[in-house]
Amino acid sequence: MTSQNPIVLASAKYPKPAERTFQYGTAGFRMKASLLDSVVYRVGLLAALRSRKLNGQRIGVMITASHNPPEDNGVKLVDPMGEMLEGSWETYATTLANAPSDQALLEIYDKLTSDLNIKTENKARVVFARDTRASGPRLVSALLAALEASGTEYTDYKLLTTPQLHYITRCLNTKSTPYEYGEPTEQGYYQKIAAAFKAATGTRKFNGPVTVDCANGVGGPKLRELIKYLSSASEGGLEIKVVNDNVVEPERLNHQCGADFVKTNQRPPPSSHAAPSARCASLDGDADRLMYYFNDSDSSFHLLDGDRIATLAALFIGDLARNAGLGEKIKVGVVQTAYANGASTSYITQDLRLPVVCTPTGVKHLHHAATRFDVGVYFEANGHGTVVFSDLALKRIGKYEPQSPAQASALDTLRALTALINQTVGDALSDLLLVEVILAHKAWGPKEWHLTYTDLPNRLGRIEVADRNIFKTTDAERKLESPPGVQAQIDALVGKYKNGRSFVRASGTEEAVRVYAEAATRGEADDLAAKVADVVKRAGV
Ligand SMILES: CC(=O)N[C@H]1[C@@H](OP(=O)(O)O)O[C@H](CO)[C@@H](O)[C@@H]1O
Ligand SMILES: [Mg+2]
Repeated sequence: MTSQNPIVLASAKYPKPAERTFQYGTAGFRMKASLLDSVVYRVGLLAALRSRKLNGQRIGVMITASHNPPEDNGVKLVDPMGEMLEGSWETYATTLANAPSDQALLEIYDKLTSDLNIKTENKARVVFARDTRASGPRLVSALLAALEASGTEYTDYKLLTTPQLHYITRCLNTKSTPYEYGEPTEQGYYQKIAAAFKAATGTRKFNGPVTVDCANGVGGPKLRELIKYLSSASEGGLEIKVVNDNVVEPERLNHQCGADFVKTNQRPPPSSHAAPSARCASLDGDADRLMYYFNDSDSSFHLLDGDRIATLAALFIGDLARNAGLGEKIKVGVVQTAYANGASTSYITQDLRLPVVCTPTGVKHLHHAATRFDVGVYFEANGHGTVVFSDLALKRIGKYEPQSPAQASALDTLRALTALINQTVGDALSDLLLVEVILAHKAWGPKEWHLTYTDLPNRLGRIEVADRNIFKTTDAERKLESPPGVQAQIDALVGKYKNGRSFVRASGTEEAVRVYAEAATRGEADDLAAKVADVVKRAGV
């Protein structure tokens, strides 16, 4: 009798809010935590299906809402190699989440099982973790109910950063293969990164400490843990000052601090008292985004965002490959979105002479495009990104016999970077150490880094309209194809500004439309943004 089915029985405890329609968005499901129990339960079922479909490979489930306010939460799935869930499965997630009743849910679950030829006798294995939000433990119970009901083996990794769960998922699925990624534990993560950081740094010196604002999220305790594995400043290691790491009061999460605050407000967290030219960095709530910034001697604030991290990494890795004698064999490329500052794109193509690809927003798109290069550097302007090395590049870097001491030294550093960089997903802790290694090698402070190019003044706005879905884009989100006529109005405005560029797209994570504009001066960028916003408001009513 179907009413006795464990999936139906457990589902009754996590009823779907009737009037709600859910969507697996840019970064999974994300909303007020109070609305999320049924979604998490159903995501648990999907994780079971995905694992069975892939012959029992581990699937990761991360419960987090990243930079969103403390009362929000979210859930997303991690594929076996530590990548984001394959695109076609997002639709199944959405369908399951919207099943109107427990019985309908079971029918969709069974239909997916047969449509996707999933062998029910296969094992299902899931690993999961959460950030520090107060709603996390409650949502974990909903997830557990689904894993039990679907006969899934699971491991609860408790509190982790999102990238740590991605790392562990890949380690588990590559264990005892030629592609073994590392020890599938939190400790293994720290050991791997710390050893690689030491090797990549070599004898270089750090120019003073770096202060890291942890957004009062899971990155705080995890960074403190990582520090235990690194050489101390007295041993010549990097001094890391941890601030905003209060996870005891969950309401402080992302409040007046963190990577999103810094990027959106273009100013340091109010609690920051950094000395001139001191290196400061901010993580977001689940520690997959990183922002750097500093105050100049005249107190002017400078942001070193994802574009800056991408250009720094591309410059350094390109030089290392050449110096190691692999310049011809390893092609470095950069992947950005339309939100990348136009000056960064010109710097990459004209100064670094590297190819740039532009993809739609969302790291899954960038990651995918980056894997087409031997070494693909990808970052969103908001600080989410990493570097991926192709199997061929890894093989070449691993096998190459250096022809001189200089080549040997560059090769050693390059090899260390392949282990330091989390290749599964953007990882603020790993990216932080990557930036520190590069600055130490170049003997650069934030000022020298900032001098590599001059950002075009820009403005990112957010407009609430009746229905954001009428705004449909093409050309990697750089042009609107609907509503009709709106793009022509934007083009006409852009044409009036020196170095003007502007585009409009519906957010994938919020009920809003985003307007981006840049131009030669601050006044012109603001003006262009305001005028384009007016066009959007008129079109959106
Ligand atoms: C302009 C912007 O920063 N957009 C963010 C934001 O997406 P939207 O689709 O723009 O809401 O959240 C995404 C998930 O964190 C992130 O990948 C993306 O970069
Ligand atoms: Mg995040």
